[in-house]
Formats: sequence, C-alpha cells, structure tokens
Amino acid sequence: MRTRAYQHSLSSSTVPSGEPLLEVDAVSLRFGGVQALRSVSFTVNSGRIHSIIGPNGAGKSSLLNCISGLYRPQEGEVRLHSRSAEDTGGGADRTHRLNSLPPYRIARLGVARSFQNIELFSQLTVLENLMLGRHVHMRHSVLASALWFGPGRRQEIAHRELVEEVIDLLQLQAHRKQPVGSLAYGIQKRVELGRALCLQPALLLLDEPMAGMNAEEKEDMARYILDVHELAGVSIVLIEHDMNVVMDISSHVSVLDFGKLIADGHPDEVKADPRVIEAYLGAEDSEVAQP
Ligand SMILES: Nc1ncnc2c1ncn2[C@@H]1O[C@H](COP(=O)(O)OP(=O)(O)OP(=O)(O)O)[C@@H](O)[C@H]1O
Repeated sequence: MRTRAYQHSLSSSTVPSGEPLLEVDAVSLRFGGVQALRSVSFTVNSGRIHSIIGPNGAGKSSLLNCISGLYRPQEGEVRLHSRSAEDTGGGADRTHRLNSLPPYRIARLGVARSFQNIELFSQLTVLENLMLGRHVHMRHSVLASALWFGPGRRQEIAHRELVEEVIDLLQLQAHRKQPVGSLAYGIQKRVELGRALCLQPALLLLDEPMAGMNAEEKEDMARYILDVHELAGVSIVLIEHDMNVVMDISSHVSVLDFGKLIADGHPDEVKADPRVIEAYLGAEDSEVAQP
C-alpha cells in the first residue's frame, strides 16, 4: 500500500510531454568487423514509454550504451533536450550532445539506466543501495554526512526523504533494512529500478528489466514501470523481449534487426508491419502479438 503524499518530483525532465526529449541521429557503431548499429535514427518524446525490440544481437544494448555514454558511436549523434526554467513556456531548448560526453556527465544530465544483470551491492541494505543512487546529487562529502553535522546532515535528510518516496512508490517498505542479496530476484530487480529512479531521471533507460522473471513477477514489474511512468511522470526507454508486455505498456516501439532500424511507430502499426513479423516475430509468434 502506498502511504505518502509525494513531495519530490522523481522526473527531472523540463521538456513538455509529447515534445522531443532524445534524438538518436544516424548512429553507427562497429566492433572490429561487427557492425552493431547501422545509421540508426529515431526520436523519443517526453512523457512516453518508448520500447526497443529486436532479435538477439540486433544491437539493442549497444544502442542503450551509446545513449548512456558507455560506447562511443563512430558516426552520428545522440542529443538530449532540456529547457531552462524561463523557457518551459515554449522557448528555445538546450541541446546536449551526449556522444561527446563521459558517462558521469550524462548521468548528471539525468539519464539513468538499469542493466541486464543486477548491479547492486548485495551486502548492503535496500535503503543503503537506494541512498547510493543519490550520489550524483550529493554536494557534501561522505565524511560530513557520516559525521552527521551541518550541511552534511541537512543534505542527508533531504536525500532520505526522496529515497523514502521511491521506497513507497515501489512498495519496498518491508525490505528497507534487508540486505539486497537476501531478497528474491524479482524484488532485487525492483530495487534496481528504484536506484535508477533515485537519480531523479530526465530519462530512464531500462535494459530487460523483466529478464529471468516468472509470469507473476513480470506482471508486477510491468505494473511498477507503469506507475513510474504514470504517477512519477518519468520518460522511459525500455528494452524487453516479452512482446505482450511491450505491446501492452509502450506508447512507441522501435524495431532493430542486424543493427538496422526496420520499423518505428505506435505498437499497433509496428506489430502489423510485415518486416517486423518476418524479421522478429516469425509467422507463429505473430499470433501472440495480435490484439
Ligand atoms: N563490447 C563488444 N565487443 C564486441 N562486440 C560487441 C560488443 N558489444 C556488442 N557486440 C556485438 O554487437 C552486436 C549487437 O549486440 P547487442 O548486445 O547490442 O545486441 P542485443 O540486441 O542487445 O542482444 P540481446 O538481446 O541478446 O541482449 C552483437 O553482434 C554483439 O556480439
């Protein structure tokens, strides 16, 4: 049960809903002889769940890595948009060229991500892992926080308030003090989602958040992703293999095949696209995707 009125905005995007937030523009990426991405272009609009699908090895994780700065594309540009406070009425936006920035600068701009494999500190509690998710926003030293005086103390209290809101949104109250390593897999994935959310993202990148889950855990996770989107207003780029989940919760779907974008649009258009059916869904699986 959710118990609190939320005081903090968990989304830091200043771009009005429906306007371009992220542009992937003619991005190409090679690893030696392997062409992972071939001039991929699409736009993620603010306030959307934008899914990227495609067969194994299609380039989905590589694309996410180009957005978060782990990989540098050889060609093309990735642009993130924001508005300054006085511009939110519709003025000129600010454009950040992510492909020329290191990962920590991209994180500071509000691009948060979760990984395919759980990347949490298993000995630390849920609360401690989530507090670590606040690190990019911490201005005072760990020493000042640890000694619990002055600005360090005030900072800790403010961060703790936000973390408690994330705990409430993702219904992690019962696990707050438990070491992450002792929790069921589905709950650990939820903590990972929480840690990315603690960054107050402008854009949340989720790399197969439901991988390895049973049907019930998947349904729960889909619900939490929808809550993050609908209640907290966070824009999401989602990589997911489960077609039913993707078609149910996405506002927009981009399809990759052998590093090439072969379809891009509303889920209904995409699942009816013959190139998608041929390349990805296959004749028999396409029945699954029908409404
Ligand atoms: N660091 C790397 N070094 C060399 N090749 C890589 C590297 N990362 C990805 N690749 C190659 O790039 C191609 C795309 O891989 P990528 O992991 O992006 O695909 P994917 O769509 O995410 O696949 P999956 O659904 O299996 O996770 C593959 O041929 C892969 O082997």
